[in-house]
Amino acid sequence: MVKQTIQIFARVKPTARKQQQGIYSIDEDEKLIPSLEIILPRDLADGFVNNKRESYKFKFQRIFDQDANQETIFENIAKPVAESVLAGYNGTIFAYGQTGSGKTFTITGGAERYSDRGIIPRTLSYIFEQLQKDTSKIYTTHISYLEIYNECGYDLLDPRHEASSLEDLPKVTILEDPDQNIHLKNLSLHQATTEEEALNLLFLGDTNRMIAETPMNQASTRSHCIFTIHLSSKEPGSATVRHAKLHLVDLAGSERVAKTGVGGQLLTEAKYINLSLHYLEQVIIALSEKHRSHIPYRNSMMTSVLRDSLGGNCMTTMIATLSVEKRNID
Ligand SMILES: Nc1ncnc2c1ncn2[C@@H]1O[C@H](COP(=O)(O)OP(=O)(O)OP(=O)(O)O)[C@@H](O)[C@H]1O
Repeated sequence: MVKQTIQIFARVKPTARKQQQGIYSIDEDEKLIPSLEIILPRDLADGFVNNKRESYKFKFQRIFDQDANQETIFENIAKPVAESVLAGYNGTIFAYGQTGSGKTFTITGGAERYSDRGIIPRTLSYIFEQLQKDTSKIYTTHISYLEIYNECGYDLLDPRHEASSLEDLPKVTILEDPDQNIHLKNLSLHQATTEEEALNLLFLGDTNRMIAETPMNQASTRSHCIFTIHLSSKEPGSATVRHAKLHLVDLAGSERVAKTGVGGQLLTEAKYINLSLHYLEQVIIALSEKHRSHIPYRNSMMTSVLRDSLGGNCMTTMIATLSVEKRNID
């Protein structure tokens, strides 16, 4: 099989049966490319009348239905990317979907049960396990955690975070060297020598993310968060250091602001989100088309930050999270 550098998966969030009845179906056997069909009845009970198409089909590499657990998601989606990072290639995993569809659950996990831990803790565990096994190289691991809110970057691991609000922190900015390599000013890198140290950094970043939130400013749904594992490896006695990065990205809610009554701050945020998701989409489309020489990375902060970790030799994986309920149908 040809190695695919961009893979799109779907994950359907568990929903009460009566909420979702007749809304979607999964066809696993369409020439080995599964598709998910969303059905829009002409007349829905809640007053929503559909005058257009009744069926929308979306194709995915693989579709994980409601019963897929966190272990299955890690094994099938994240582990191959982690393996490629261990082999020295950059990789990126995104969770994309509307608010409440399970992005954070998929990327970070749920707090209630150990078995609910998501892609980040499982990937850290796997990577540190592999590093311990491989005695042929000397490995160094660093962690960074970036939040992008209204096209501005903030360091979730900045020690001043606890005392300040998001807006008071120094902004993370992008610098480009003459070789067009990207550097991030004001984004701290923290060495982690064990899985536990790395998990503590994740916890610290998530806590800082919540501190910055108020009921009026529920930033988590309206910002993008990029947790990055930076891996350097060196053979003993060699001066050559090999670097690889794995970005685990929890995107802002993808809902469009078509609804009336949205204004002010909310509208500003929504415009930024829509725009940055639009630019990300453009980059992903450009990368998936063969023979495209120009990839429009420069349009947004996120695509600039991820420029060296999308396409080419890098594994890029997107998980579309779906909450299949009648009220989400549009
Ligand atoms: N696959 C799943 N299994 C069990 N519970 C889930 C699953 N996916 C999501 N949930 C639960 O649904 C709720 C919403 O999920 P989550 O916070 O991950 O959504 P989100 O897409 O990240 O939303 P936001 O954009 O607001 O951050 C949470 O309480 C979460 O625990």
